Amino acid sequence: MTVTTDATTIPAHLLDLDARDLLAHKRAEFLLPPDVLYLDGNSLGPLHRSVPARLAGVAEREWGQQLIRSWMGDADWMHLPERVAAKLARLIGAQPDEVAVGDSTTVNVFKALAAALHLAPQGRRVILTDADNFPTDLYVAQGLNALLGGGYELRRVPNTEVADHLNADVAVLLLTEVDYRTGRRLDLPDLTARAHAAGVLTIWDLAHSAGAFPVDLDGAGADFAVGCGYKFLNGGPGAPGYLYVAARHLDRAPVAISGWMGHADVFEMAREYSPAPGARRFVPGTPQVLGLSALDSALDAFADVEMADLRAKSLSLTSTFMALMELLAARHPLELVTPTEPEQRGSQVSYRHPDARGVMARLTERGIIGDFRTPDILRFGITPLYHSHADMWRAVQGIGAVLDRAETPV
Ligand SMILES: Cc1ncc(COP(=O)(O)O)c(C=O)c1O
Ligand SMILES: Nc1ccccc1C(=O)C[C@H](N)C(=O)O
Repeated sequence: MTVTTDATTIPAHLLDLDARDLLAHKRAEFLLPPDVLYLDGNSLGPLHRSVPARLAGVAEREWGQQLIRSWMGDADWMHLPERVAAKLARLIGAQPDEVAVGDSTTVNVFKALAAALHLAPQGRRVILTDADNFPTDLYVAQGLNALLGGGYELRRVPNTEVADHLNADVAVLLLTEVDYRTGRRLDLPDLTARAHAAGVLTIWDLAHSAGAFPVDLDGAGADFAVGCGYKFLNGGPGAPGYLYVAARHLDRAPVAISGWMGHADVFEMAREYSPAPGARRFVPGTPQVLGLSALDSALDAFADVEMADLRAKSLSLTSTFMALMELLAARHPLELVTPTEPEQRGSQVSYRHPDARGVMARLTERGIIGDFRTPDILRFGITPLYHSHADMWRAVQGIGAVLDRAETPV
């Protein structure tokens, strides 16, 4: 497979944009196989080059030599969740003690929803969500409702109509900011304000937001949020997820999984639960040290990055990609499903194609790795930390070659 294109064929204006790219130096920080054009960082971010040495150090020194002493002492594994939370907080517009890092996103949806339902005004029985929300968010709501006796209704509406369904029946609004299929980005501040005006609490799933563009949870007055560590944050396969709880809710939000590691004094081994200060109370069990260490290291990629620059580059890349793909759409059955309005999209571009599954399989064979999503979506994740405008050109050349071949009668 080859994804290389003769540099002279890349349009000059794209090379010019790359020459002025403020983030161009970040690419070298990632291990990106030379024969692959990776457009799937929204499923699994690539390896940040700092991670292997960090993991080796944790394994050989902290675990191998220091053994149990690493829970305290220099390694201080006990407070690793807080250290990672501090790095993550900046990316999502939170205070460090509003963020609990650990567990999967799925488990964090459970914790957030359990807390939000408890805090919601009495008598409200509707959990309002996007009909096409990511399955785990829907399933957790179904499961928690069953656990609570089935008295809630999970009301699923198209994400463009959510605002019309905010009323006095609704307890909680559970939304993913960027739709994993279409890449549509909802207006988080506006929907949060509308929800609050209707007395509704909000839970935002930031799986496809954090690390892709700036998020300002505190600024929006959000209530709860969750997200994944392994997508745009590049924390590695199965990296810990996170939970955000607004400071104003921390002392009233019930801790559904009240574990010993979220206790105010872990080694006192008290018989009664007493929550730790801040969001640490939502880290119920032993922190996942290996995964947290990889995420901690990977998050350093953002240390010298202005999130506004990241967003500007992401939009430039996605616009470029869409414009180049338009030429292909003229001769192939590709239907753009990602909004063209910049503020309405995240950092991915998706198309419907009648044979999306087959097309993505052939692209992957060529080393152009994106995602197929049911029923007919070709999804391309675009990451401003390591993509260039030239990559957009190469990707579209490759996609064109695959589509042309598939549709040329032999
Ligand atoms: C919006 C969204 N929420 C949640 C998840 C996954 O959660 P978990 O890490 O628990 O598998 C994903 C992707 O896997 C996702 O896209
Ligand atoms: N965690 C995974 C494990 C295996 C394969 C994909 C995933 C994803 O994360 C999919 C992603 N949430 C998506 O938006 O499609």
